[in-house]
Amino acid sequence: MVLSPVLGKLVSKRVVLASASPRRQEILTNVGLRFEVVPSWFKETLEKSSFAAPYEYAIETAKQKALEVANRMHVKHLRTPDIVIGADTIVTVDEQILEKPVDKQDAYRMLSRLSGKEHSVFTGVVIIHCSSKDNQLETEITDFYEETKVKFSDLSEELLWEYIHSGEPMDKAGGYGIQALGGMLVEYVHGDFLNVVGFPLNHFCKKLAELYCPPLKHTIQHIKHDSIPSVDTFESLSDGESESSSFKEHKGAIKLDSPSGVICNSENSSGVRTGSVVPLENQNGVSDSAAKVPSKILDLMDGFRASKALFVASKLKMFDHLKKKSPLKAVDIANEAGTSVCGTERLLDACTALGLLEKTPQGYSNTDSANTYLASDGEYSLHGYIIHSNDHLWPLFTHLESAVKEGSRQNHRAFGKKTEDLFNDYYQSQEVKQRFMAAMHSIARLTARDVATAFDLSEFKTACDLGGCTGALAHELIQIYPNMKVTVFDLPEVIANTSCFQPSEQRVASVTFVSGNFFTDDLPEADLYILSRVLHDWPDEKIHILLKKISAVCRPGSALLVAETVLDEQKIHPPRVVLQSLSMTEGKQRSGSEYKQLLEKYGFTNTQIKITGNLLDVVLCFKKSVILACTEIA
Ligand SMILES: Cc1cn([C@@H]2O[C@H](COP(=O)(O)OP(=O)(O)OP(=O)(O)O)[C@@H](O)[C@H]2O)c(=O)[nH]c1=O
Repeated sequence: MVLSPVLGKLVSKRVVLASASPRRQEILTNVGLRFEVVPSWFKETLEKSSFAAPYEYAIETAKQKALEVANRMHVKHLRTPDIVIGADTIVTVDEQILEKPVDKQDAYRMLSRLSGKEHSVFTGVVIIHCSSKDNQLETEITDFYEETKVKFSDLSEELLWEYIHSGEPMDKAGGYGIQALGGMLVEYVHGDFLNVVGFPLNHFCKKLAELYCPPLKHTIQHIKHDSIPSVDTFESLSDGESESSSFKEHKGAIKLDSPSGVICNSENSSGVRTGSVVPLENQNGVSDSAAKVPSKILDLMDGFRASKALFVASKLKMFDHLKKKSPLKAVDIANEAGTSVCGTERLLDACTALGLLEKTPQGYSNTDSANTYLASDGEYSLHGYIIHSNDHLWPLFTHLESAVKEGSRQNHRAFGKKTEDLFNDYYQSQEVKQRFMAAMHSIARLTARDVATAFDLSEFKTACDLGGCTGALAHELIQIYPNMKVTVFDLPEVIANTSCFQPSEQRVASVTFVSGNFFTDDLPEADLYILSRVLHDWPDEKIHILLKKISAVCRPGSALLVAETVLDEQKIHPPRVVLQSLSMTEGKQRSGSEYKQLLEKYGFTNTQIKITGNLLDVVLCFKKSVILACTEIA
């Protein structure tokens, strides 16, 4: 969930951050933005003297970085992003622009120049909206910059060199990192701290607000914000309960006539009520309510309500009704769904509060995201996965306490069945089987493009997707690599039910479905084997059997592509996947180095990992050549 509804506007878009800077990635990740990282290849070599002001140089560099990525993705990867974000940070002192030092001497020159003085840090940012018309890339560019003033203390030679030897200055503009050791050098900062770190988040959100949510005049009259824009788009998403509205957070000063905390409601031009909270003051007259709002904890506390509201609205096909016809009143939807009017109205309001629907005096309508992801026929429908989450995962999670106490999956408590019996159920009940396959199909459709293009796979003429289910990834592969033939290998019960998931107008002949059990049957021949969302599900013994078999059939030079979410080395990110582990399958989620180690054990080398920013990351490795293997044994 993104805290700001403004950032929420980007949730359904393919957003690309054209930057290798880990700081920028972290700043945007921390606010819940989902994006893919594609570092720019643009060399920062623009002629500085040709710019009238330093910020113009920063903006132009940011623009060139982002345009290079937008073009490359459009032309080379055949993937036009919706939005590309680029940034460039520079430090200016005595009218000189300082970028990243090239070596330690250069860092010394920069830092000794900054010693004892105030300097400016400028970050230029561009937001490029991309579209493809007649195969041509079209762009709309928005840019801005932010300046922050920073003053350094007098730095002794000793401190300076100690800092340089720490290695920190090398990848940072001006040769310092204010967020880490470099913070020790700083006497004061005037302006946005994150701008110095590399990304002016506040200004960025304001720009998005301008782009996506133009200010509503009525609301502005009542509120004056210092550092947060004067629109109602920065209120944290509340759960709609009356007491929770007092937790709506407004950073910055809010000046109102009333001296104590009050909630002001106003009607904006579209008749939507907007509430804004004036912080209560403490005894010293200092506003401290913002500091006390545990928004994150409140979100976690209430998360289950939001999930269940989504599940029920999906199960009752409300998004489907609204996709067919809108706006609709609660009573019309209740009639269609066979539900109570008052219950339906509450559910629709909850979905509106969650940003899934829009509400006007004429009735409710789907948002674009709801049409795309929630309607069961949406282009990237998650309907199947949502129903699976409701019917299968929700009951399991209600027994989480027992799962933690006993260290085992709770199928017996949740469904009255042992894991093996439940597993067999999938292949006995047609309805459960179809639902499970629809769930897998949803995720595969949503991730297929990123999995297929994470690496250039054009050298492989044949691929075999082991456990490839409905063939969603296979179809994406043949779209991108027209010369590739893909075999989807899965259990007979699965293969027998794939027909309803097939695209109508594709070169179906390039995809072949073969039934079999990858633990016991011979694997089809291929140059590239694919295991997408397979490894995390199985215990080590089973993985051993599978990887040994794949390794045995792989010719030297053949490759294995694993699509899974790759955890960070601490195994706490991304939280979605860490939480998935709580369902206690016998398998486990792995970090990049764990995948590398595992694959090496079975003779796969040259492991490359691509974090896609989508739900699945991609690991590509190659079967060791025979000569290499002999040398190593020798
Ligand atoms: C002053 C300061 C800068 N930085 C980093 O300096 C790099 C600037 O270089 P850039 O050219 O704008 O970006 P990059 O790192 O080369 O990435 P890219 O966007 O791919 O060009 C960015 O990393 C910033 O975080 C800090 O981490 N802390 C600080 O206090």
